[in-house]
Amino acid sequence: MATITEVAPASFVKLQLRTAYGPVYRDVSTNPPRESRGDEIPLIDISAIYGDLEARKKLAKEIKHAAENTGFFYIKNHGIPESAIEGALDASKTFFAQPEDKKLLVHKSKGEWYNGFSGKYTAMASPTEGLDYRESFSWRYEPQYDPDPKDPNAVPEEVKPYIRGEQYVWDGTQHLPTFKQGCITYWQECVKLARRLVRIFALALDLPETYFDSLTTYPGSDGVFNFYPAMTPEEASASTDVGLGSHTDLQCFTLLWQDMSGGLQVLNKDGQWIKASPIKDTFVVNIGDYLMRLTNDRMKSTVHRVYNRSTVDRYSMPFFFGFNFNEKCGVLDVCTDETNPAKYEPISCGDWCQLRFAQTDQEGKDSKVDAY
Ligand SMILES: O=C(O)CCC(=O)C(=O)O
Ligand SMILES: [Fe+2]
Repeated sequence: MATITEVAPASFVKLQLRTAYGPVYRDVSTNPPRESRGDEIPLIDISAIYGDLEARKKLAKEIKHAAENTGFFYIKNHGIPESAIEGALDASKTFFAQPEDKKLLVHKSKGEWYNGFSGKYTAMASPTEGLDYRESFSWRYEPQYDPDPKDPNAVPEEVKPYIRGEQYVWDGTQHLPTFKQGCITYWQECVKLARRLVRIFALALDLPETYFDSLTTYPGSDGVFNFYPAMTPEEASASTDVGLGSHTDLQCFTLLWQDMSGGLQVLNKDGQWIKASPIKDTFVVNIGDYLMRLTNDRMKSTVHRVYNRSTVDRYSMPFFFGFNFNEKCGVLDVCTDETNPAKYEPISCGDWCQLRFAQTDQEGKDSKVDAY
């Protein structure tokens, strides 16, 4: 009897992705990336977030639609002051312009929780795409900087082991006089906006607006600066690099500021890369794995990557937002019924992230580079 072997159609290639449970594969079209359409990555005016309840409910409908469709959308009138963005961008440019030995003062190997500097060609988000060309600097939640003031000495016992911020990132950047302030001011604005947005997500799920409030008192809130250095024209045409390989984000949602150089691409349902090209004065928002899990896959955490072989420097500043890392949450009741039972066990956002990091760390050790 003949054996039937499943093969992908000729115009598709297999892409390997890392997940908390090990590698998964997607068929990806070899067609060149195309511009996205407004029905795929909509531009949503979120000024209603600062308006009355009726306006917020209307906004929630728009966001729900985008979250359940591609899981990516742009936001405008977001309320993050231009000065906070400029301050962070200045901090980022100043940091990455330093000689390597200064950046190594805050290398991520100095900490426990993946804070600090990571150099180019030291990580590989997707094993199919090779080493990542980006450099990055990360910092995480510390109660003393929470814009909703917190007494650092009164952090609940169960939360303490899940605080991920580490002091060495500030100690090792003290010689840059406005660096820390640039990071923290931007981060605080992101935390404030994310706490408002999480209420819109509650409304989008037909829950009381404040439903998630108690889960975001010490939230997962990772600030990151990404830097994709310019290549010479020769390097750019010879390059086989990916800026940042294909991946999904881990927490509830990401607020991404990107400069105007371009390179962000999103994998749509048909396996086609579509460009999330920069739009001035907007952020890109995308759903992360944890929110997809809580909503029983109703909201979509979508694969994306940065692919730019550019002769100008590219900077981006993602902010990853999730629930308090200690709170164990299961699939929301509103997302299940008799014919659609919960697909996932309860887990905390902190443990969920750790699962992927532990997995990718191991893969990283096996392949002699850090995985993402
Ligand atoms: O640099 C970008 O535009 C995207 C970065 C990203 O996807 C990430 O850091 O997770
Ligand atoms: Fe990402």
